[in-house]
Amino acid sequence: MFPFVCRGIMRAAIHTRRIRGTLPGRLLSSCDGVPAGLADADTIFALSSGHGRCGVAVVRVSGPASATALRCMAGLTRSSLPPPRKALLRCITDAKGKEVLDRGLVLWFPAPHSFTGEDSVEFHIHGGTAVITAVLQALGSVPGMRPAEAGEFTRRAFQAGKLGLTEVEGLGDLIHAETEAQRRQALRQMSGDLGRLYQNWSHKLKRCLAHVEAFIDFSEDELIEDGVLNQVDTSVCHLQAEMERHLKDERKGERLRSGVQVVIAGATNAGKSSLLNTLCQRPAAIVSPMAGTTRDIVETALDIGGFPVLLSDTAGLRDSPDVVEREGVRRARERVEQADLTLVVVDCAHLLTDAQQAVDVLQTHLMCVLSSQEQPETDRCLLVLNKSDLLPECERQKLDREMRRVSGLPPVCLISCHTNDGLQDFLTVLHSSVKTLCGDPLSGAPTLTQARHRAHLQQCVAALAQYKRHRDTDLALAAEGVRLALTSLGRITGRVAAEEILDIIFKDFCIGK
Ligand SMILES: Nc1nc2c(ncn2[C@@H]2O[C@H](COP(=O)(O)OP(=O)(O)OP(=O)(O)O)[C@@H](O)[C@H]2O)c(=O)[nH]1
Ligand SMILES: [K+]
Ligand SMILES: [Mg+2]
Repeated sequence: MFPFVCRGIMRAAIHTRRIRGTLPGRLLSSCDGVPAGLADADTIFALSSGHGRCGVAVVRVSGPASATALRCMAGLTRSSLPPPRKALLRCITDAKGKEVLDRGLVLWFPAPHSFTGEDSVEFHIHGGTAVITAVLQALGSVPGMRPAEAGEFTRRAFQAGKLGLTEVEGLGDLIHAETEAQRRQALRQMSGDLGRLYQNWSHKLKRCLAHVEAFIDFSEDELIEDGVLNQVDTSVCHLQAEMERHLKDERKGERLRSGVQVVIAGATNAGKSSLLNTLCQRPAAIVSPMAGTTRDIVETALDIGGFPVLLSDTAGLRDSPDVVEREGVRRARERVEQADLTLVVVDCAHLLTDAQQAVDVLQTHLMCVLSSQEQPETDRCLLVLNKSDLLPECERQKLDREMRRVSGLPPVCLISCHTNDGLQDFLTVLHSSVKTLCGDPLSGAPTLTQARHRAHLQQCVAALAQYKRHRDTDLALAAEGVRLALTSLGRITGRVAAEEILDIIFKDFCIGK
């Protein structure tokens, strides 16, 4: 319920203000509007399927000349346009209808029921280079047609209001998704979950703003109920708390989107490069008995149970007179500093003492590696005891037993990169750590997935603090805080169009999308 004295007065108030062009005008221009930019008069076309030879290629057309192109190239008269969204097998010709280029499917999507909201056509043709080139050339010869730029189809869909900006980003992420969990997160964002969350906050903020504005204008005439501002206070407090909770996500969504940074570190010759090679199942890094073999960072991308991991092998940590090796060690420490998860590799031959001494040795290794971090995070690392094959069986079992019992250490895994002994258990532990770092993309509230979202949301929270700061001293400034908060939210969903943001987002798409 809008807590005004009389609904009639409220309507009158909004009406007079509309004429004065203040409240609703401001709201509409900054937060409510359809995304800026009108549909382009050009008709665009592009190969939308992947490049290179393939079974079927899809060429997409969007814009006012789509029907003309379809008629010319599929031998159709005006009355015989195919039924909407139904595939029709046709001979596909050049634009003059003289030479047959291929035989394939054509689909007609009349506006507004298409991806872009414009008249659109798809040609499903054979995926040979010559066929594709000929069809694209024929389309280029139809008046009013030009090749699409990267992301232009999606940009048109956005401009037609078919997708919000977070959905557009979700679509981009879906195209780039390499693992199962990334696909799930992207699909959820594309379906609008995240956008709806922000829209919902926007609606609540708009109500707050309307109330504050009305209070500023009409409270002196005693047309507004007492308590209107108190309600705004409560809403702002709730929203701020909700946003802060949403921001306190330990970057899980962003991490899942870009990959978990897992760094292998430890003393020289512990078998770090061997571990990298074992995990990626190819000789990516040089392995040798010479201490100080690795200097450069060796990176490889892995799919660990559906989660994306960027695994880095680093130089063994030791003091060295060699300048090149010292640079390698510096880089290794830098990587550990940035790591989401560190695998501290230790040669288990160093642990052949009693259990307490083994724990002490492990603590030393751990501290040596994690000293690179500003605040050493033992919960962000795993201890990997390598070369278990070199231990006599009874020693191996004893060490394994002892390590399962010790407390105060990160999870310990005993493995052999030579025999792969213990590898499955290690992978299970690694998977569980990576999963914790990324969270479950489908459960709970949707998570933000980009630094861009975070930055705008932080601005939004700061703007709400401005409301609180000025609430009792200067209501106009307080209202400005709510308005700024709305603008920041609008930047995330694309309701407030900032061309430079749009350019960056759409350039991430490929041509044809
Ligand atoms: N027996 C045995 N030897 C191993 C195992 N893993 C690695 N090695 C050997 O240990 C030596 C060092 O291995 P690397 O993988 O090069 O060790 P690293 O930690 O990358 O060494 P640096 O790059 O020099 O710091 C090589 O001779 C490997 O063959 C293992 O599980 N068992
Ligand atoms: K080595
Ligand atoms: Mg190495």
